[in-house]
Amino acid sequence: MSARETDTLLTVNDLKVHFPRGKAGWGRKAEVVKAVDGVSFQVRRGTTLAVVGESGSGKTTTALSVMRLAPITGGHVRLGDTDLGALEGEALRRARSRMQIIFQDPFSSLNPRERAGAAVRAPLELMKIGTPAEREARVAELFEAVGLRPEQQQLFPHQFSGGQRQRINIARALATNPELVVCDEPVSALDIAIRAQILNLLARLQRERGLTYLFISHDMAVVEHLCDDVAVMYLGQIVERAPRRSFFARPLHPYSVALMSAVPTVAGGRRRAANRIKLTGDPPSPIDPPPGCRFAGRCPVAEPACKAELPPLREVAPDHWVRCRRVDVFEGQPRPPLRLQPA
Ligand SMILES: Nc1ncnc2c1ncn2[C@@H]1O[C@H](COP(=O)(O)OP(=O)(O)OP(=O)(O)O)[C@@H](O)[C@H]1O
Repeated sequence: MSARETDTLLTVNDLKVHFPRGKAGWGRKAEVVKAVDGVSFQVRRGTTLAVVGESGSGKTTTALSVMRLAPITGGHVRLGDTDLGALEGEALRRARSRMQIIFQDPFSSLNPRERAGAAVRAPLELMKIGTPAEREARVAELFEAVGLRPEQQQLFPHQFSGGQRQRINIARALATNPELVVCDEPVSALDIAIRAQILNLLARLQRERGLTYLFISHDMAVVEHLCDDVAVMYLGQIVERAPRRSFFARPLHPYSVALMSAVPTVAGGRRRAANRIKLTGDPPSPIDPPPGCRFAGRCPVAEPACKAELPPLREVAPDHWVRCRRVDVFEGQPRPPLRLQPA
């Protein structure tokens, strides 16, 4: 096993989350929404894996099923050596204290009638961690760690700004000293000016506490700022997975290139766009996904075979995986399809 593998905290293997929709009738099968359809990845301890993709690609469902908040209908999710899908009752409760989630909307995730200090203390009470005095000390330490003042423990959520409310959520998520923190679009509801502060806070807390993040986002600029590795999802599947540097230097899947071409980059003192691909049309339905590559219907370089057969996720460079039959490897270097190369 390589050092990368031995240091893995979260392992997701062929995860499927299928939701039944409607009822079966005469000659008609019940419909199934394949929100997540065979997703595999690993997250190393102390690092951040960003999961990116358009709305509806299955990012949040992946995050929720890792937390056991959405049903795991196939495959495995392991935290360290613990198979989360197999746990129930007290064992699941204990495993849950090892992972926490921070949601997008910092207001609706707080109880408007609960003071900030009590909100941060609540997970400790729920998990029966520490004496009352130890809980007080822990809440005080967490308030300081996220940049809130001690007296702000007495305030209610509406007395805070959006950024401060997300700080409360972060403090609450860290209360049980989790190993894994799932961040589901944690800054997208915040003012642009506040986003960098919260991202910097998350980065500092990760360094100081050795946290592991599964970071869900549709914003490539945020992802580039924070992550170590990237996984790109399209219609319930991962189409590309790579270390950040390798991905941002050269995204290979046509869908990744399209996502990146929406992000302006600064090069040579001038703003310029990456290779341009304009996405047109909508993704197919997750109820009856097409048999071949799920992106083929929108892909500018698709050929007939792309629509017939689902390509496997292939390793085309160290730790750089891509699910596209049009990407080839020439003299050891992965090459995107010709039309996607920069002019
Ligand atoms: N409980 C559910 N029942 C049925 N379908 C669901 C359920 N939850 C999610 N879906 C469907 O699964 C697909 C993936 O949704 P998901 O919210 O995971 O995507 P996402 O990439 O996180 O999008 P967004 O960024 O908009 O949250 C969508 O088609 C969605 O409608």
